[in-house]
Amino acid sequence: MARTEQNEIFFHEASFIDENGQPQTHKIPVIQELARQGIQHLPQCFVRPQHERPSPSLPYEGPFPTINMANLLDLEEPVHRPRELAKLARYAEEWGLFMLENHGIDKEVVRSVKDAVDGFFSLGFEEKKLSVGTYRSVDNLGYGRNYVKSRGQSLEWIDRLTVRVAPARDSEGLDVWPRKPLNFREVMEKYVNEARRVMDDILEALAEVLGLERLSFLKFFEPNESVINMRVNYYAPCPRPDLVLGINPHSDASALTFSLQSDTTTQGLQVLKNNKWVTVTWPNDTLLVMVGDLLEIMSNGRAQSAWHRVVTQKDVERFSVALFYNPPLRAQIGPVVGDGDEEVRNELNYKKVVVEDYVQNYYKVAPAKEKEDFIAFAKTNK
Ligand SMILES: O=C(O)CCC(=O)C(=O)O
Ligand SMILES: [Fe+2]
Repeated sequence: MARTEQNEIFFHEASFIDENGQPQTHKIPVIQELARQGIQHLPQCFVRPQHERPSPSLPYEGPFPTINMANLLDLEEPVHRPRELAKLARYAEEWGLFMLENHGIDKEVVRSVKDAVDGFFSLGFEEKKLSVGTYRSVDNLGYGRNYVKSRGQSLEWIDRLTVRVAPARDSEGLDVWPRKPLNFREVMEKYVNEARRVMDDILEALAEVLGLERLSFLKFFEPNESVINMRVNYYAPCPRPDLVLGINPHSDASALTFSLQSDTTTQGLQVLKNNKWVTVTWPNDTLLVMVGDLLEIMSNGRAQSAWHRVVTQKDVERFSVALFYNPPLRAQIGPVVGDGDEEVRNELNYKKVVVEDYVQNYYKVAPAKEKEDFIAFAKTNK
């Protein structure tokens, strides 16, 4: 390990297969440690070429898309429901994401998730490594950093912790759950159970408002087999936010993504809307729901996955906890067509794909320049 005069530099080790099929290991600075050491100069490996740098983004003029979950579920006195359903369809199609208020997840549960993440990231680097295994599979599980593909690419200003929460058996025998703080796993599993319930409700409501049978999307999500990966994205304060990205532009290879962020007053996530990057604002007690590529496919494009990226801040640390909800890896998914909708059946924009094949192709393609680079894998040739 290299040493500077006063400070030790810590690295994540990222493995990848190079263009010649050779396994390579790349050492990548741990950004949290760079920030702890108070670096003033951004290491060159993080500097983006001019055209990739984040130009200032505008807060959205007008109310940011928000769904009131209590209204959406208002089955007893369904006065607000039709309006909320209409909003759901519109946001899913026009934005691919929305904030969720009155989501029904207890504030204490959300608080405990943030505390557990704080607890883990307040450990020293070596302690974190001892507390959880590093990435050991193509799933990128464990504590480490974002997927890296070549030595030359601009690095994202991020450290990460990824755990497959469901199905629980997939993580058995793998060293992926942090042992510190002690309640980390318990807290996350409780939150994920609640989040799954909310996501299932959204999938049902979306099918309903699109005129499909209520379980049209949910039927792909066999409860004991469907997958939820939890990814904690940690962005340390960055000396030059104007030159870097926290995460490259991308859509998620999930059906739905469900996120919280450390502190609702911080910003970082941006979504492309009408060809402009718009900053996602995060009112108190709200959570975020994003349409991923797989739901775009299932809905034949009536829900559109969000093309998004993350920018960093100078003096502010931020983290997000993203849950990626997917059908079982071996499941075949495809566009759902309503009974009697023969016209649509003959006009499908997407084809059937096996979830695992879609995800594998996604990682092969990443980092993508534009959304089409990912989703083309599931498009029909029309
Ligand atoms: O940090 C965020 O808010 C977004 C993270 C994200 O896009 C991801 O984990 O896929
Ligand atoms: Fe994402």
